Amino acid sequence: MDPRQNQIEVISEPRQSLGQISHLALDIGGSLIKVVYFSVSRDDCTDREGESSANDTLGVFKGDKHPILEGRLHFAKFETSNINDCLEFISSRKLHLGGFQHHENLAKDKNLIKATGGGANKFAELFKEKLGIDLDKEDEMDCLVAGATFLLKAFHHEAYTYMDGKKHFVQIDQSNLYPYLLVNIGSGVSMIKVDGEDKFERVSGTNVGGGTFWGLGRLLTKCKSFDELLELSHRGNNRVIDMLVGDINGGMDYSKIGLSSTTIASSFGKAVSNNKELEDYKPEDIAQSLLRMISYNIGQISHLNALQFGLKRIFFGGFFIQDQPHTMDTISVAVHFWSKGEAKAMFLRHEGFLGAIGAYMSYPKNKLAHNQSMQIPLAASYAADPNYNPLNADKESMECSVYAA
Ligand SMILES: Nc1ncnc2c1ncn2[C@@H]1O[C@H](COP(=O)(O)OP(=O)(O)O)[C@@H](O)[C@H]1O
Ligand SMILES: CC(C)(COP(=O)(O)O)[C@@H](O)C(=O)NCCC(=O)O
Repeated sequence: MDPRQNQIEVISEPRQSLGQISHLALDIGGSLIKVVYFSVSRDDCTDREGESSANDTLGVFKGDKHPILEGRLHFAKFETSNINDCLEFISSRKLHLGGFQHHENLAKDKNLIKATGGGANKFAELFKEKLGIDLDKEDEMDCLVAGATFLLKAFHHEAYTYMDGKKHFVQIDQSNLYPYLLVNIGSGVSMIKVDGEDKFERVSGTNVGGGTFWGLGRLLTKCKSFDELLELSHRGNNRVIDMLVGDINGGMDYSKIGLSSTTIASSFGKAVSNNKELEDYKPEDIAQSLLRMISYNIGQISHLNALQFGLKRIFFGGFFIQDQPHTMDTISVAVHFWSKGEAKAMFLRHEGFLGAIGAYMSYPKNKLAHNQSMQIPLAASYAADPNYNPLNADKESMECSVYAA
């Protein structure tokens, strides 16, 4: 059976046959399992005899710009409720064995895979039983911050603002990255004040997050999948259900307190006033109203936290965002409105993979890859293809070179 048949979405279908795999890492969340792995397309360490050996990693190449390895970082996700699809994906591609058919060292090596998210505890036994691997648990907040910091430092086109339907990529000055607020919108929401590489604090959170949108949305619209709910929300008109300032104010703005007539005064507010039942509303209108309600609320709480800690930049991650125009638009409007234009909402291209990338980055420096023939110095820096154009590129995988630190 094709292992991909049952997979809800593999956004990392390799464009070329997989080379040697190094370091698989997982983020097993309340809703989704995120998988990250690196496949090598060129391994200069082994090409350059005399210059490197299996135990020689950092500082091997004299030139500043010469990559040690070239390859691709791959990304895939699965619904946590379909964890068997994820196990099958890993097993069929031998990702836990470095992509090889036979793994001579399996017997003598403890096969440790870095994993984060609550599921790294919950499903540890299952991974052991089905794949013979031990999950080496990393703290979720550590991984989120490490993942975001890595992406913001390694890739020039990772962060963008979203306004009036347009993405504007933001060049992040590495020497001026901190402080920032990281808001991860997964099933629930975590807000983390990041002051430096290893200096951060989870300052707030809210239980009204992505799981709330999906859970309430499923009950209210009867839709069968998250993508269907999102698709519905695109076609909807929230004004049918939301009570706008203009509805209350005879069509006029409430200028004295800065509210336009089109501002939502009360999410779902019209549903109490016109004797309609649930079935009288279109599912698409409900979906859009719900999406705007939750996105706005998160944007507002994020702003309040940024304000409290004097932070001007807020980066949003987590799979709730999933590149969705209404979601990003609503969050951006909330942050812009409440901060009077002082703070900026920014989104990350690999928004849902922060934790998994952080787990990937947590393999110890110079640790041997599973096939024992290759090392990646994780203190090294990764860099994207210089020709990489974020507007053309997909999020399935990305060219990645590894340089000596
Ligand atoms: N295919 C999907 N199935 C379920 N939820 C999805 C899906 N795609 C996006 N989501 C949204 O992403 C959220 C989960 O985001 P994620 O960052 O993966 O968090 P977690 O780590 O809690 O699983 C869900 O609550 C939902 O809003
Ligand atoms: C418990 C969690 C860190 C788990 O992360 P998740 O799987 O939602 O990505 C997150 O759901 C959360 O921060 N919830 C909000 C809890 C609160 O602060 O009220």
